[in-house]
Amino acid sequence: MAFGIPLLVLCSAINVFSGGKLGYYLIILAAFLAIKSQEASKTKNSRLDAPQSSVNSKDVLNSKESPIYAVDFTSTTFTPTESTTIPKAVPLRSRAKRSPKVIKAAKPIPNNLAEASLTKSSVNLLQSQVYIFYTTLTGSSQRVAQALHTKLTNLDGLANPPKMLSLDDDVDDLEEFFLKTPKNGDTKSIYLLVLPSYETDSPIDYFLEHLSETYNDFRVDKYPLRSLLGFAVLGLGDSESWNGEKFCYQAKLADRWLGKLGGRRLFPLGEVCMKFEGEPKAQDWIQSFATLLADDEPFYLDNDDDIDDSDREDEEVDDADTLVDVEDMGNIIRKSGTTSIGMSEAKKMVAKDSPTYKSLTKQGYTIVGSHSGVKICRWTKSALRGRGSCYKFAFYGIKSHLCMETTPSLACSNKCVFCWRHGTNPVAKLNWRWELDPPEKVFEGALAGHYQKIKQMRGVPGIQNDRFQEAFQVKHCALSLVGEPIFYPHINEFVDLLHKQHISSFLVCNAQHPDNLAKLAKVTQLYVSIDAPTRTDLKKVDRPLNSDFWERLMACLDILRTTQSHQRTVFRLTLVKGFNMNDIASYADMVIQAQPSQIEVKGATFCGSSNGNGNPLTMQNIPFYEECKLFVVSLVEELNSRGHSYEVAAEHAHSCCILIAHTKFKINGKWHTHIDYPKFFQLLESGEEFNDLDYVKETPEWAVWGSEEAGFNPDDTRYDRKAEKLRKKLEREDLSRKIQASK
Ligand SMILES: Cc1cc2nc3c(=O)[nH]c(=O)nc-3n(C[C@H](O)[C@H](O)[C@H](O)COP(=O)(O)O)c2cc1C
Ligand code: SF4
Repeated sequence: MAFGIPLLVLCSAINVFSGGKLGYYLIILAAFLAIKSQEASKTKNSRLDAPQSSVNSKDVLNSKESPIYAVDFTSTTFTPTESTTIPKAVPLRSRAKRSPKVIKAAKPIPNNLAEASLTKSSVNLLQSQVYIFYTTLTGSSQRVAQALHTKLTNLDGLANPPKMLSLDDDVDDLEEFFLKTPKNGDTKSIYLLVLPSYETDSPIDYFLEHLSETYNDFRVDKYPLRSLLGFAVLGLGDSESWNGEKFCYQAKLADRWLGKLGGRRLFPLGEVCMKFEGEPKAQDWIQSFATLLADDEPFYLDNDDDIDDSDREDEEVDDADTLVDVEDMGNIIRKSGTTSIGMSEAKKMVAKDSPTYKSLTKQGYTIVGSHSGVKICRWTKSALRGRGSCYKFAFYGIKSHLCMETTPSLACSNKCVFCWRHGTNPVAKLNWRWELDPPEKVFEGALAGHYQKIKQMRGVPGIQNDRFQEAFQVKHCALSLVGEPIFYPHINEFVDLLHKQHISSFLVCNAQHPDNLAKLAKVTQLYVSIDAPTRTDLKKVDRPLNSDFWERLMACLDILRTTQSHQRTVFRLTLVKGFNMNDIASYADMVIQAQPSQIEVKGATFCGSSNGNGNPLTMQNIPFYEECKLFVVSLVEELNSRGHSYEVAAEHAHSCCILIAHTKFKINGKWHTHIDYPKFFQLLESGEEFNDLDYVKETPEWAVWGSEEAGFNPDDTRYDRKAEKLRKKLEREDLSRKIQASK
């Protein structure tokens, strides 16, 4: 066995000189032998070091003077001492052969301890930096986290004020805390987590998924949390409705994952039923934890309760057989006698009884199946009353009362600052992890939901009967509501169902899923949201979940220029003052990289206050139309100066929206940004290849940039809400005066 390392050196030499695969394979073999040899000698040494008559834990605990072992509590290695016996590893069988697992880190805690022992911390917990993380849907975890924060802030002797962070809004990248750990000089960190449990899909699923992914990712350190001083979890739940294993099950999972990732449990998991015990019980846990922080009692370590046996088997069985993945977690947890709710159970993305469902339906969304949504936008209502369509009518000829706005995936991989759904929106980085509805169900459900909402409009004053009748034959579908449509695994089949009914498809994606984008079939218009021109700004605006978000965006731009160049492609820019309006040159770089057919520039709209929904925007961040105009003119100048032919083509001042188009859409001096929809379906059904110029139509004069109407269709009636309100107020006052006079 001892020849592993010399053989490694020899093989490296063979590889360098031969340049062939032989040396490569030999290196792997030699490395394997070298590791085995080291492990064998380590085990042998520890057996030799262990004293012949070892004291068992009962003796230790029963004896008057506890033999307390001075163990550096922050050390990442452990040398067995007199109380230690080495257990025989019991190999676990995993379900299937897996790819080899690479372990980079030393084991952080004494996994080879069979019996309990006492260890003395050589670190003062009061010198640490405490982080209190929480996530909440209905506010109780935030309240409890706040109480914990207040308690620790007022704790005598705590060297650093504790920091309280929402996992949803304050932690943009979970890796910053749960793969790396904060660097505060010599100060070590303590993580406290206040977590509710939700049987339905919630952001906690995403957090737990991150922990399990980190643990199972062979490319990264397996025990990243060993650099913490420790952690503790306080779970909130409802033991009446979710009793037994389900009670606080996600806090239990978090507690276990943090331990598996190398964290040291400082305090037992708290489980509080908010229905019966409520905040006083949470206060008890907080009080006890605060007492512990100030207490230098030794720590009792009993490794029997650690479920992480997968590490031990590495030493005994074939590497390829040992990787325990998320699906196996459920079994392991079952074996360990705690909760049986594994993470593999596919949940509904938006279950009927979930807060997300309530929040979405309250906002007027109809939830279709378990992951899709449909909503009538205000422009559809406006068009039904003859008061004008949205900017898509001005730019592309879409009549708003014939348009259905829907999404087959309410989840997405960003937490954009201008999205109102923070805290409740389902999120996922890459994989679809929910129950999946078939495309037919989504399609029929979306149409049914849309028509139901249209029908409900029948009594609204001002509805024009002809438009009302027409509205029951949807002609366009905007796949842009919220969430990320290309995340839905059956998006192509869904789009096909639309096209079969001659419903045009306007699909907006967030440029975070290049693989899905590359596979997307023909759509009528393909949008990519460009929310910022640089890596730093994009991180600020979109708060993406993927750490390689910028590379993903760049890959999407390349795909637009290459694989998807047959599509009619559009950049969608949402301008947010103070976030993304400055760097015109970088926007130009992106346009040049992707070469989109057109660029839609829209001023952000204000969607709620900054305090309630995690949305940091205020009215100060909403640009005026004049500022948007200035932006597009500068962008066009920049592109032209670099030899790229784009011009400002159309505008819809009413919704602060402007269209820049490639000059190929200016045919014989006339803009052709509108779409010939019958032609699109004719070409699609012909099976021939076609591109963005093959189904264009002339843009009406009233929509062209600089026209007097500034994009407002002269056939519609302008409706000035403020003027109308004032008129009604004056009418009321007049009536009241008349009544007074007649008395
Ligand atoms: C839809 C829904 C599902 C829930 N599922 C569970 C569950 O599986 N286990 C549990 O112990 N509590 C469950 N609860 C109770 C919540 O965890 C509990 O009310 C908690 O205090 C909510 O915390 P928050 O206000 O911070 O969101 C559920 C509550 C709701 C509304
Ligand atoms: S991409 Fe859309 S749905 Fe997703 S967070 Fe951003 S704005 Fe919201």
